[in-house]
Amino acid sequence: MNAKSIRAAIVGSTGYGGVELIRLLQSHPYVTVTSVISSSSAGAPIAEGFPHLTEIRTDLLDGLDVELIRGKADVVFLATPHGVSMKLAPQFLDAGLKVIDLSGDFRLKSGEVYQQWYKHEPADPALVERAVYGLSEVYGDLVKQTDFVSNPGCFTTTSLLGLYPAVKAGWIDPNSIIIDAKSGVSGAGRGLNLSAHYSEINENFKAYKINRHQHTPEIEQVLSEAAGRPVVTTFTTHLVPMTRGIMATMYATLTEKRSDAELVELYRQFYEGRKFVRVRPAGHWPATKEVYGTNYCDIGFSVDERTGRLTIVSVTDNLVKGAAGQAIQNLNLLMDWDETLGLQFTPVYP
Ligand SMILES: NC(=O)C1=CN([C@@H]2O[C@H](COP(=O)(O)OP(=O)(O)OC[C@H]3O[C@@H](n4cnc5c(N)ncnc54)[C@H](OP(=O)(O)O)[C@@H]3O)[C@@H](O)[C@H]2O)C=CC1
Ligand SMILES: CC(=O)N[C@@H](CCC(=O)OP(=O)(O)O)C(=O)O
Repeated sequence: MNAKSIRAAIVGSTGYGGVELIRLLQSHPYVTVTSVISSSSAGAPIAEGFPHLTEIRTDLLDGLDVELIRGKADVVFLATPHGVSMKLAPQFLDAGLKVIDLSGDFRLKSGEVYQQWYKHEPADPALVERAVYGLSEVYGDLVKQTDFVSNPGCFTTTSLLGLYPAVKAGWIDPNSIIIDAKSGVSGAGRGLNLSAHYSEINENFKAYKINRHQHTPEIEQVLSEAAGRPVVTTFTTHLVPMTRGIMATMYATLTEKRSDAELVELYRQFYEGRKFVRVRPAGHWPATKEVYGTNYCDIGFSVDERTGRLTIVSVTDNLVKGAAGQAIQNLNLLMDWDETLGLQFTPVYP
């Protein structure tokens, strides 16, 4: 290995996050995917289940064998469910690999809070402490110094990128924030479940996990750090009949009178030099299609002078900036490469 060449393994390769990692990493100049791993289909060609990968991958899926992977890879992406990642991450770290985990297992610093929201025993506290929370535009400097990244949730990324600068600057009352978020169905993963059935979601629009979504404490953890005091939020998620995309529409009370133009300026300064956050001009709000298939997060604002409230609209592609794309962005940061490597796509439109 040299600084411009790294071998990557992907665990959970037959899930949406894993398959998206395979797609995106094809365009990465310094990364070679040397192992795609499946706990359920080892020995089968990946193109058997995913014919769109026929030209890309002719090899067979590896089994979940840490010793085997240790000989083949330098970094491992865990695109595995919560509860699974907490068992795998220590094995790969002990084997000397860098680990980027896409699950919720290492995001919450309090085991008690994890237990409360995920209804599952928390991971080893020492490992949770060691993991760097990879919201790239906010904690990129910490990501550069670690070998273990905990990638943020998709709703969380979309919401936090839209809220963080205003909370940090004290321009909005953090305890007044309401987040109204919508996701495409791929956010629920590839596994079968009733709410993803065609006739359940087609021409339908539903709220779910109201006041109990597992991304609530993750959002609050980061906003509390930004505000310098405990913050609680109201966070509501909805499922919409589309495949990819998240929109978070957020409302908060301004601490003093501000204009749209001031907000745009604050956010442009905060994200200066960070190519994946695109702040819209005043009066322009983003749509999910405008980031489709890319690592962009697009943000727009509207100050309501009548109510003294600010509305923020933030959009991402849940599988890219919300998962695989941000994971690769974090690998770029961790390797001290340009953070945009392998991620320079124009959105698919229409
Ligand atoms: N979908 C999204 O938009 C986002 C997902 N995430 C998180 O990323 C992770 C992956 O999500 P996603 O790809 O959508 O999920 P999927 O359900 O689509 O895929 C998860 C994969 O994990 C593997 N897996 C399941 N159980 C085990 C196990 N016991 N041991 C090893 N591997 C196992 C399976 O692959 P195989 O059978 O081949 O081993 C499965 O295909 C999850 O933690 C999710 O919460 C985060 C942000 C956004
Ligand atoms: C549409 C849908 O069901 N989305 C999932 C979020 C998936 C995800 O990002 O999960 P973790 O961040 O917790 O790993 C949900 O709302 O639970």
